[in-house]
Amino acid sequence: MTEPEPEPERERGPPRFTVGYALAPKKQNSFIRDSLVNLARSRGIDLVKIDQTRALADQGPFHCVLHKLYGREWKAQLDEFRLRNPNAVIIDSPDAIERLHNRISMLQVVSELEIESRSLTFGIPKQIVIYDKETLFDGQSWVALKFPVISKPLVADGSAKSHKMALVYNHDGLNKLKPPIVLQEFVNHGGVIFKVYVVGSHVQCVKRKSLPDVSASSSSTSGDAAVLPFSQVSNITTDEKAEEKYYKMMDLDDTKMPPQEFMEGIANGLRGALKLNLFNFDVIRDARFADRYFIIDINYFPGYAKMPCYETVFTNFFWDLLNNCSKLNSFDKEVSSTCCGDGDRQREREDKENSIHV
Ligand SMILES: Nc1ncnc2c1ncn2[C@@H]1O[C@H](COP(=O)(O)OP(=O)(O)OP(=O)(O)O)[C@@H](O)[C@H]1O
Ligand SMILES: O=P(O)(O)O[C@H]1[C@H](OP(=O)(O)O)[C@@H](OP(=O)(O)O)[C@@H](O)[C@@H](O)[C@@H]1OP(=O)(O)O
Ligand SMILES: [Mg+2]
Ligand SMILES: [Mg+2]
Repeated sequence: MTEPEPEPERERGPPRFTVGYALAPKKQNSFIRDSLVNLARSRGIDLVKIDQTRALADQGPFHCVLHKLYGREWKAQLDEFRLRNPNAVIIDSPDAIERLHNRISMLQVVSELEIESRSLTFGIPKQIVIYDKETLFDGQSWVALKFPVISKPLVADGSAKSHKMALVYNHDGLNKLKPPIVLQEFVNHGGVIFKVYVVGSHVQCVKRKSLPDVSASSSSTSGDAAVLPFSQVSNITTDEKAEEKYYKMMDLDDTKMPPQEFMEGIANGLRGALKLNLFNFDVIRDARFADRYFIIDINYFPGYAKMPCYETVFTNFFWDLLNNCSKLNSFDKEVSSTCCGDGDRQREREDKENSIHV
C-alpha cells in the first residue's frame, strides 16, 4: 500500500493587517476618506472603525489602534486592550499625547533639542504662564514681556475654548483675559505661517495664512480696542474669493519656504523627544531677522487631509510599521498575538526602524 501524498502546504498570500481607528466624528469625516481606505486596502491594510459604544478590548483583532480620543475612560480602555494584546501597536501613547495638552509642557521640549545649523536659529517666543487674575494684574509678573502679546488658554485639549486666543496690544487689554493663560510675545512674521506635518519619518511643510504684522503704533490703542480676540486663524475656511485675495495680498506664493533639511532636523528631534508619530508644529519666521525661526504650537493628529498626498504618506507609514512589527513578531500568522510588545523587543525594534515610536 502506498502512503497518501502529503497535502501541499497552502500558499499564503502577502500578509494582511487591520488598523482599528477611534476618532471624533469631525476627524473621522476629514481623515477617513475612500481614497485612503482604498489605497491602504490595495496594500493589504484594512482600516476598520472601532465601535466606541463597546469595550475596545472585546473588538478586533487589530494589529494597530489609531486614535485621537481623550479622557480617563478611553485611557483605561487602551490599557485593557494593551494588556490583552501586548503586541499590538497603539498610535500614539496617551501619556505622550498628554504633554501637548498644556501649552507650557508642549513647547518645553523645543528648548531640549540640539540641532546643528550653521546659519539658522530656532526657539520659542518669550512666554509666561498666569494662573489667576491677581497675578495678571501684578505688573511684576509680566515685566519681562514686551507688548504686543498673544494670550492663549493654558490648556490645549482640542476644545473650542482651548483655541480662543487674544492679541493684546498693551496693559489695557489684560482686563478681558481669563486665566489660566499663557502670555506669549507676538513676533511679526509677515502674515505667513509654516505648518510642518509629521507622519513617522515623513516631514512635509506647507504655507498658511497667519495674523498680519502689528505696527508699533498699535501700543497706543486704548479701552476695548487694546485686545483683539480670535480663533484658529490658519484653519478658517473662508470663501474662495476672499482666500485668493488674501493669498495675493500676503504674497503667499512668493514666500520662501524654510529649508527642508532644517525642518526635518527639528521634526525628527521633536518626534524623538515627544515619542509621538503623528503631529504637526507651527513655525514662524521673524520679520526682522530672516534666519530666526520660532515654534509656537504643536498639535497631535492634525488635519492631515489638507496635506498633499496624505493617502500615500499614511499607507506607507502603516505598511512600514506593520511589516516591521510582523518581521519581529510573525503576527501575520496569529493575529491575536500581534506585534510590538514591551522591553527588549521594543528597544530592538526602535533600533531597527529608528523611526516609529510604539
Ligand atoms: N507668538 C506668536 N507670534 C505671532 N503670531 C502668533 C504667535 N502665536 C500664535 N500666533 C498666531 O496665532 C495663531 C494661533 O496660535 P496657535 O497656533 O498657538 O493656536 P491654536 O489654537 O493652538 O492653533 P491650531 O489650530 O494650529 O491648533 C497662529 O496660527 C498664528 O497665526
Ligand atoms: O480641523 P482639522 O482636521 O483640519 O485639524 C485641526 C485639528 O482639528 P481636529 O483634530 O478636530 O480635526 C486641531 O486639533 P485640536 O487642537 O482641535 O485637537 C488642530 O490640530 C489644528 O491645528 C488642525 O488643523 P491643522 O493644524 O492641520 O490646519
Ligand atoms: Mg496652531
Ligand atoms: Mg494648536
